[in-house]
Amino acid sequence: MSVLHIAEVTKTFSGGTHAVNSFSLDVADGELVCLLGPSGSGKSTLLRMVGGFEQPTSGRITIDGEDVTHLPPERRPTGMVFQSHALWTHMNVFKNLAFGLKLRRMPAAEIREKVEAVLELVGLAGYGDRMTNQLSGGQQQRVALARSLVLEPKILLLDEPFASLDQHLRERLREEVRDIQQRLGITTLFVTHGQDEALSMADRIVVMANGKTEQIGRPDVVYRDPKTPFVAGFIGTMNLVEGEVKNGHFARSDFSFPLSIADGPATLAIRPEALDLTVSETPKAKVHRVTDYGSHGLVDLDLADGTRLKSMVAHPDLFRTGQGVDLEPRAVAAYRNNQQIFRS
Ligand SMILES: Nc1ncnc2c1ncn2[C@@H]1O[C@H](COP(=O)(O)OP(=O)(O)OP(=O)(O)O)[C@@H](O)[C@H]1O
Repeated sequence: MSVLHIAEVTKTFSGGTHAVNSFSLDVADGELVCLLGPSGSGKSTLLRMVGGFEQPTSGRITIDGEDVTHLPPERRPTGMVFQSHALWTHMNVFKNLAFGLKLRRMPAAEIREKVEAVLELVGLAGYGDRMTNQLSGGQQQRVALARSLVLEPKILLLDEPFASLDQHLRERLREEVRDIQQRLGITTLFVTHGQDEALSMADRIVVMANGKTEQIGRPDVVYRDPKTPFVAGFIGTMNLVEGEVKNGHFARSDFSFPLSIADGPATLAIRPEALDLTVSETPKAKVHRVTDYGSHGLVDLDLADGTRLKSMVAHPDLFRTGQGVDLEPRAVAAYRNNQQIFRS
């Protein structure tokens, strides 16, 4: 059942920026949906409208059937965690968490019980007396999450909550937050421009560009079957090759490939792991660089016209810079006029 319903929401800022453009989305109970897109695609503005920190120019937002479009943040059943933790530095951790519950006039004993339970949940049991500026960045972000969770919102809104943390910590917190979200079964909308974050955490991903949805789907589906060249280029590493189809063959420079679609221009999308290389006497490309990652290798190669492609190889030691190679795509998608028209 859908808990959050966003219907044709548009946000135009004064000055004319169309940050969000007739955007619609339904989020099911307990689902974690990631809004993924490049900087400026409207993700934060959309999230802020769900949280009540920004007013839509038009459209409607309902939560559990109630129209919240024009309600202030404090009257919405949402909890938002921002990129910067925005904790109260003059209060200790306990008081940061207890504050919202006190406003609700909850009895002290109940507040203590709830705060301690949430601190335990985010891995900070026993940290109640610490001042927030005596905590590491990761711990501060856990407190920010706990401060939202303790109010038991129906919907958790996370705006790039790990952006300021280092890679290692980010990966750990990602797993922890996903784990907590699933244990609580809390409906969550998560903004990120990191595809790894989206692919590893989300039940569904909404890929956004220019304030609009490019594609919505399960992470594996969006990765395997991008519906537009934008999504193909944005999620994971992808070779996007512009070329011409003639008599059942796609061609770009010396690289040609049988493709049974109508004649005309086309963009081919080939994952590096789906592009096989062989050393050849009649090469179609030249090896530019070989990178050995231990578990696999990545070969950068150039077509005669300078188009750069990437191929993932199991044995990087077989290739070296300057070598001529032949290419064999195992799986491709083809796009024309921004639409997918072929997939193998
Ligand atoms: N308060 C504002 N006034 C005017 N324009 C704004 C305002 N907030 C955002 N914008 C513009 O709206 C567009 C969308 O911004 P938004 O922050 O939602 O994008 P984003 O996808 O979250 O980007 P990022 O990943 O960089 O945070 C941008 O062009 C931005 O400059």
